Amino acid sequence: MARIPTYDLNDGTTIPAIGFGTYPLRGDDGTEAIRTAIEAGYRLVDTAVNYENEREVGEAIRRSGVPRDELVVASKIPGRHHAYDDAIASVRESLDRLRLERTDLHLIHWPNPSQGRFVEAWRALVQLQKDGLVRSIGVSNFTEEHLERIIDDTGVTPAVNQVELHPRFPQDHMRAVHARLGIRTEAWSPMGKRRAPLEEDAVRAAADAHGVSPGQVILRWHVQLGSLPIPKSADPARQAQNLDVFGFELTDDEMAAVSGLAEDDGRLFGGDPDTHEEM
Ligand SMILES: NC(=O)C1=CN([C@@H]2O[C@H](COP(=O)(O)OP(=O)(O)OC[C@H]3O[C@@H](n4cnc5c(N)ncnc54)[C@H](OP(=O)(O)O)[C@@H]3O)[C@@H](O)[C@H]2O)C=CC1
Ligand SMILES: O=C(O)C(=O)[C@@H](O)[C@H](O)C(=O)CO
Repeated sequence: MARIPTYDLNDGTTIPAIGFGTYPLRGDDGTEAIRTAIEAGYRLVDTAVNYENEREVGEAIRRSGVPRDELVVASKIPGRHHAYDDAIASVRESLDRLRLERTDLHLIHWPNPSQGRFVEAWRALVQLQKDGLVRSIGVSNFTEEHLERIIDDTGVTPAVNQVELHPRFPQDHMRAVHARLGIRTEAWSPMGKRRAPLEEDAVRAAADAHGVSPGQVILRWHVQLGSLPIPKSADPARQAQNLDVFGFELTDDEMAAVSGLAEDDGRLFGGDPDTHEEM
C-alpha cells in the first residue's frame, strides 16, 4: 500500500495529504464503504454531526482493524450547537457515537454569522483541546474576517479551514489568507461533485498524458496547490484510484489549464459563508 505524505499542522501534529469524505454514507452500506476506504489506505476520515453517520464511522474503524493511533478522525460542530455549553456537549456526544476517547480534528461546520456565536464555539474547542478530548482544532467555511475574529479573541489560530475548493472554484483568496495565517487548506467537494469537470479538455488531456483518470488529475491538482482534498466515493475501485495521486506530477501548463476552469462564481450551491447558514 502506497504511503500517503503528510502535512505539518500549526499545533505540532501532522495530517495526511488526502482524506476520505463520508457524506452521505450511512447504514450498513455506508459502514462498508468507509471500511473499504480505510482498507484501501485512507488514514483521515471526515464526518460531522449533521452527516448522521458518526456511528458508522466508528464501526468502520473498529472493523478495519487499523490501529486507532494510525487514523485521523475528524468531526464537526453544527450551527445549532454554537453556544459554549452546547459546543462542549456536542463534542462529547460525537465521541459517544464514534465510541472514541477523542477526535483528532474537530471543526466548526459553518460560521452562521447571523447567529453571532461562532466565537463561543471556538472558545469551547480551545478548552476541549486543553482537556484532551480533541487533538487538533479547526473550522470550516470561515472567511478571512471570521478567522481574524476567533484568532483575535482567543490567540489560537485554527489548524485547518475546510472550504469549498475544486477546479471551478479554486479559492485563490482564501488559500493566500491561509498561507499568511499558517492554516492548512482542506478542500470539500474536491472533485466538484455533480459538476466535476471530468470531461473538460484540460483534465482529459492531462489524464491521457499521464495515463491516469480524470479524477486523479483533479486530485493531483489539489496536491500541487497544497490543498488537502477529501473525496467521497462509495466505490472501492474509485476509492483506491483517488488515493493513487502521488506517483505523477502535472506540468505548470497542465496546472494552469485546470485552474483555467475557474468560473466567476463557481460555487456548487451558493454556499457563500457570509449568507449560507446551516444549523
Ligand atoms: N464542510 C462542509 O461544509 C462540507 C464538507 N463536505 C465533505 O467533503 C466530502 C467530499 O465532498 P462531496 O460533496 O462528496 O464531493 P466530491 O467532490 O468528493 O464528489 C463526490 C462524487 O464524485 C464521485 N467520484 C468520486 N471519485 C471519482 C472518480 N475518481 N471519478 C469519477 N467520479 C468520482 C462520487 O461518486 P461515487 O461515490 O459513485 O464514486 C460522488 O458522486 C464530503 O463527503 C464531506 O465529507 C462536503 C460538502 C460541504
Ligand atoms: O456536507 C456538508 O458538510 C454540508 O455542509 C452540506 O452543505 C452539504 O454539502 C449539502 O447537503 C449541500 O447540499
